[in-house]
Amino acid sequence: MISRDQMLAAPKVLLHDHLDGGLRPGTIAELAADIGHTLPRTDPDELGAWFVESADSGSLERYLETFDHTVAVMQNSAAITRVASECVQDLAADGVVYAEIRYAPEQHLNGGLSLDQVVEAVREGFEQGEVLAKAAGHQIVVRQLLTAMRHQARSMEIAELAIAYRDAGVAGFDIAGAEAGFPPTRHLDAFEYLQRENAHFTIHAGEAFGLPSIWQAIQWCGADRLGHGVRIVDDIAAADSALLDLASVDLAKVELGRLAAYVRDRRIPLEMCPSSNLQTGAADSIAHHPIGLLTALKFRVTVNTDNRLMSGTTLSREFSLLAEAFGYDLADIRWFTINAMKSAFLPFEQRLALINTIIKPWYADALA
Ligand SMILES: O=c1[nH]cnc2c1ncn2[C@@H]1O[C@H](CO)[C@@H](O)[C@H]1O
Ligand SMILES: [Zn+2]
Repeated sequence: MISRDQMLAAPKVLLHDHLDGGLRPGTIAELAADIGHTLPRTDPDELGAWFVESADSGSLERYLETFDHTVAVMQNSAAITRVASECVQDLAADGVVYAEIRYAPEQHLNGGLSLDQVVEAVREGFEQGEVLAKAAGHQIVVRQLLTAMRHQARSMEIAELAIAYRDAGVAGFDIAGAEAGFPPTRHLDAFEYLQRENAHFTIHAGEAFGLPSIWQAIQWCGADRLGHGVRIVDDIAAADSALLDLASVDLAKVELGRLAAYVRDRRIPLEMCPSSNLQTGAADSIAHHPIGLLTALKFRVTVNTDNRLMSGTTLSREFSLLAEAFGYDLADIRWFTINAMKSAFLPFEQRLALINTIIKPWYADALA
């Protein structure tokens, strides 16, 4: 059993977390009051509960509607910088030592900001947050991922923005939003441009839609990682029974289809977000979440929060839920953490430094 304190202290790495899905409820209430935005609840506790309940809808489309309120209060530089700074401080307090935080710059232009100003505001907030976290005794490194909304048509522009800021805090690119009806190939020109620029990107795929979306993301678009990717289990024979009772499955006899085998062979990182998947209906319980089977089969699995506000969660909590459901111990948490650090869009020597100077020494100590 991992104690609560140990889970919190354990160095963790977060690759999939939305900036506009992680605001503090109290901050939303204050920022909304500043600009006269009407919220469904004004008391911060009630507001926090409202987000979790409303996101608990069983459909990705309805889950995404809750972002209207967070995005609405992030339309000026000061608000964006505050949210970004608090995000870093909250993650650092949860023991996260490296994080890639994503958001869609195109959704923050209603107050007259330019795309560049949005990225700059986030950058300032992240830098501020890193300094404040350090003063509170926590070391954390944070990078931005710029997301393009898959139902919109600005992906090329956002990809260019990611390249313009590649040496100024932006580590990569992503597409997000409703998946059904908006295949990643709609944005092929952006992905081809990024590949020509030797840049990194991930794609939300295999969350609300199945294998074709994952296949396109990898084989047409060239994604480095998969956002969620849970539906890869649809290409694994015996997955149904394995999800119901993992312990009774002979893993050596589980058969992978061509796509699942490719994903595992190529060590393509899966950014799994267990609690988020329960809310959107991509999985029906933590115990039946495909992460158990995929981990047992040694896919390159990472554990993430997706939207801490909408799921009322933290990375420590996600790990605790998994530890409870699958019996994971600290050595397993180390495995997930090193998987995530290896899969980060940070230059190789910086990834190695974090693994060798922070992650490995802490776990070696704790497991000794
Ligand atoms: O799990 C998810 N799947 C797809 N899109 C998402 C998810 N979580 C958040 N967003 C979308 O990404 C935008 C930028 O951060 C958010 O505004 C939300 O619309
Ligand atoms: Zn996401």
